Amino acid sequence: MEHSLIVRRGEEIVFTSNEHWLHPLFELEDYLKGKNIPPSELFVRDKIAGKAAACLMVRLGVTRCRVELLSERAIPVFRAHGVEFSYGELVEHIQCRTEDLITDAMSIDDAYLFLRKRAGRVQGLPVKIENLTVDIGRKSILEDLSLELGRGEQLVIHGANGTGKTTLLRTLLGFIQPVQGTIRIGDINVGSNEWRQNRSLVGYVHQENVKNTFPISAEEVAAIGLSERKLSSKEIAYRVEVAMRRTGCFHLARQSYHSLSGGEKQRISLARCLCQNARVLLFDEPTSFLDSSGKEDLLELLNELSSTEAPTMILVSHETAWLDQLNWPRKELKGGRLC
Ligand SMILES: Nc1ncnc2c1ncn2[C@@H]1O[C@H](COP(=O)(O)OP(=O)(O)OP(=O)(O)O)[C@@H](O)[C@H]1O
Repeated sequence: MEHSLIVRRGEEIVFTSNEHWLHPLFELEDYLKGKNIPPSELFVRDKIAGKAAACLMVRLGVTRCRVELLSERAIPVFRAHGVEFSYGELVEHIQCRTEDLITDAMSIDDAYLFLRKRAGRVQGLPVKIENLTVDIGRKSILEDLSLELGRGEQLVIHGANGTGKTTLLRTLLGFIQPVQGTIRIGDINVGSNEWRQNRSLVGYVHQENVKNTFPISAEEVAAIGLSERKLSSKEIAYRVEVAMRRTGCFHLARQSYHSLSGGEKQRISLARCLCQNARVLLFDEPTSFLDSSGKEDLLELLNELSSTEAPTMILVSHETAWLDQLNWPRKELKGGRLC
């Protein structure tokens, strides 16, 4: 078999790939997008497949396949989802760490999202903070703080008032210069020249307390992150509308931004981050002005974002009951460090 993946529809070869690991299956997913081909009409020949590849094939809707080197761990996945399969050689385990990381507790959708993150096929960028120390005036706020988040991971940071949560977010945005330590977003060092040219990679949904009377409409605020890009006015209008509809504030588009309530401004702030396609999203008390239905909408949107574009997200909040529903991993900021 000369290709790593060959896909037939009847007698016709419709797709081939020479990539390795799970990439051929992700390429197949891209190929099928926008094409009107029912995956059940496809016959997939894969060189090597383990549990991870089996989960991906199921997610793609593949119903028939042949695998030259098949891991025994793939078989229960195929059987549970009615995939007809044959193989050349069966082995107990293939040399792929990913296979060990797909647990039985994961649904196919969970496994799919996990594999997309591992393959770098999500919007989120990794965030790496090393030995960060930040002083404000003479006061030490963050001390030797380190944190690592993978692509598309989420984290809630909580802690008592004044422990430095906002300071940490503002340092991540490059607004505060640390005394010591580094922050990397993807391959870029925060504070570098390259960073200055790519600021829109990070979106900030902040506590809305700006008292400003500069005349500006809600839709103009939502479009702020697009100003440095060479986009047509049609493209800008489209992106703004999609983002404002997603955050439930499109009906406010033409209103003066400063006439809006705190909760409405928070929705617009989030729309601004979605418009700019931020790959890391920072939320500072995003529910502080939202009523109960606003909080529910935000929860739904964050869950949707986690399972679709999957930006990397860090959220600061005190809202315990709401955070319980959000169910993201948590760390406490205490004594200048995360624990
Ligand atoms: N511009 C500033 N000038 C002086 N002190 C500041 C400034 N900004 C923040 N601080 C101080 O730094 C400390 C950390 O503030 P920060 O706003 O980061 O805390 P926080 O954990 O976000 O608090 P909260 O939960 O109340 O929002 C506080 O003691 C605060 O008073």
